[in-house]
Order: sequence, then C-alpha cells, then structure tokens
Amino acid sequence: MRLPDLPGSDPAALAATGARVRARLESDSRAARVPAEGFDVFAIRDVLPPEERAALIALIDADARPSGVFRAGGDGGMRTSHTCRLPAAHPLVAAVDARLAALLGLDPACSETVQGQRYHPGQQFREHNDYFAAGQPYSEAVAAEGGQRSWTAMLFLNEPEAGGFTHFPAIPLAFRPRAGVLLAWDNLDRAGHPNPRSHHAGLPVEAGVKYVLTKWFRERTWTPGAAQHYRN
Ligand SMILES: O=C(O)CCC(=O)C(=O)O
Ligand SMILES: [Fe+2]
Repeated sequence: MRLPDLPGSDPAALAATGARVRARLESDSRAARVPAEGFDVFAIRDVLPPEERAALIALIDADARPSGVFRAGGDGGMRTSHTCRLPAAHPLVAAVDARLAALLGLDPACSETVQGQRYHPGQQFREHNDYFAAGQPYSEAVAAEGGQRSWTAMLFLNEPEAGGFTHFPAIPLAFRPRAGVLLAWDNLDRAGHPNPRSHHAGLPVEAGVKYVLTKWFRERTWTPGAAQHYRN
C-alpha cells in the first residue's frame, strides 16, 4: 500500500533528489551504505572532531527544553527527551549546518535549523516518521513552508553508557550511538513517496546521557511560519 503524498509535493523531483544524495554518499570514502531492503541509509564516520562535539553538547545543555512533535494534541509521552534549537547564528552551529548540507549535497536553504536533543536514562523518542503524513491537521501548513521532508541527517555527539540505539523496526536495524557518526537516511522511497520502512525510534537510554544533532531537509526552501503552531 502506498502512503499518500503531502499536498503540493512532487514525487518525481523528490526521487531525483534521493538518487543524487545516494550517488554522492556512495562516492564518499567515509560513508558506508547500510544494507536495508527498500530503504536508503548510510553511516558516515568522523563527521565532527571531539572538541566541536563537546562545544555543541555545551550549547545543548545551555538551552534544553522538553521536546515537541508535530501533533494536534498532547504528545502522550512520544518524545521525552529535551530539545534545543541551536542558535543558527553561532559560528560553530552555522559551520556544522553548512557541513551537513554539503556532505549530503543538499541546498542549505532547504534544511530546517539543526536541532540538538538530550536524553537522560529512561528518555526516548518513540517510533515515528520524519516525513510528513498527508491528512493531518498540520499537513497544509508544513506543505506551505517548504513541503515534504526528504533526508534526515542525525549525528551522535557522544556515547551513552547503555541503550539509546536508533532503531528502524521494519528493516530491522539498530544503531548503537557512536560519537562522531552521522546517520543519513531517505524518509521517502525511490519513487519519492513516504516510506514506512523509514519509521524509527530513539530507544530509551539505559545509563549515561545521549546527545544527538538532527537536521531535516525539505523539498523546497524552508520558510518557517504557521506550522510552528502545531509543534508542542
Ligand atoms: O535519537 C534518536 O536516535 C532518534 C532521533 C530522531 O528520530 C529524530 O530526531 O527525528
Ligand atoms: Fe526521527
């Protein structure tokens, strides 16, 4: 069964974007394609040096607040981590933002501001999709401010002592957090439609603290506005 496209989305263009990013990562010697049927996911090592990761962790700790999700009502314990919208103008944040976009070969104007997340023991992000579903209260609003989410770039800033794996149950695949490793995946299938095989969770941290950076790329230029209303 095919999932419906977000209003105004252009699956053919999204499929072409997916192919372009794949080709780019396949030619990057630091990137490894992770075998997964019907799903494109890469692990890229040594994306940020330890001192930059430490500085980003300090920025996350300075401005962490309970994480939100796009939903009409309360989030029902969906995402119990803390989120920090990193200051986009900070020189390190701006440099990392640009580096992640360059790594995937995507236009930085299409990317949402990078987010930091912090998970303490017991905290998690339950199974969810990063693409936007059609027919939701927020669908029209997110469509108007940049369209569908294509690729996710998620960087492990540190390693908790136990737990906190990023889990793709449909594949199945589970990635142990490894400091400096970036996971990049396409939330859409090769025809540019939402891919249920991309659903994933940040499993509960069992010991220690987990820090990640997440960056979502949109179909068109991202112009944040009305949809923020749906974020809780
Ligand atoms: O923390 C993780 O492992 C997953 C994070 C995630 O799925 C997201 O930020 O969209
Ligand atoms: Fe996610």
